[in-house]
Amino acid sequence: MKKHINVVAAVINNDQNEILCALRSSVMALPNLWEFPGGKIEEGESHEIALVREIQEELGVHIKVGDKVEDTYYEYDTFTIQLTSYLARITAGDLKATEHAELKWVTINHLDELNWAPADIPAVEELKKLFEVKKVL
Ligand SMILES: Nc1nc2c([nH]c(=O)n2[C@H]2C[C@H](O)[C@@H](COP(=O)(O)OP(=O)(O)OP(=O)(O)O)O2)c(=O)[nH]1
Repeated sequence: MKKHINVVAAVINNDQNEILCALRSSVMALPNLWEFPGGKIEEGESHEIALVREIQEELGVHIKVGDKVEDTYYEYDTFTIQLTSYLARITAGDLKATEHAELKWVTINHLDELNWAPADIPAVEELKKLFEVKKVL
């Protein structure tokens, strides 16, 4: 049976209506694909605690976690994933890519141009809908 992982991801947005997108490096699993930064939930952690911890580790900033964007199950060749994404805002610190190859602020209408990890596609689609309905991002 394939290994299953539970992952949380942050859709970090800013005052310029942009979303922070992160490029997985060539040495990471799913290399050279774009994702929303985050990582695996550890034993006993809530989604919020896990996400705050992962973003601090990966990007060196503190975030405030907001509404859920999407909850997606996806089967990769070698593992399965439950990926839950949340809106988030940076509340402290300076962004630094400690693990990713690149970080980029992207407006909603340009999200489609990135080569996303397959499990992230439903979140990207949901964001486009959210943006049209609420005009919040
Ligand atoms: N962080 C993140 N991972 C994603 C996304 N979409 C997606 O398929 N994944 C996959 C890639 C990885 O196989 C897995 C997350 O692993 P990771 O390596 O980022 O998490 P981690 O920091 O907890 O890992 P570890 O090196 O500590 O074991 O989920 C996404 O949007 N964000």
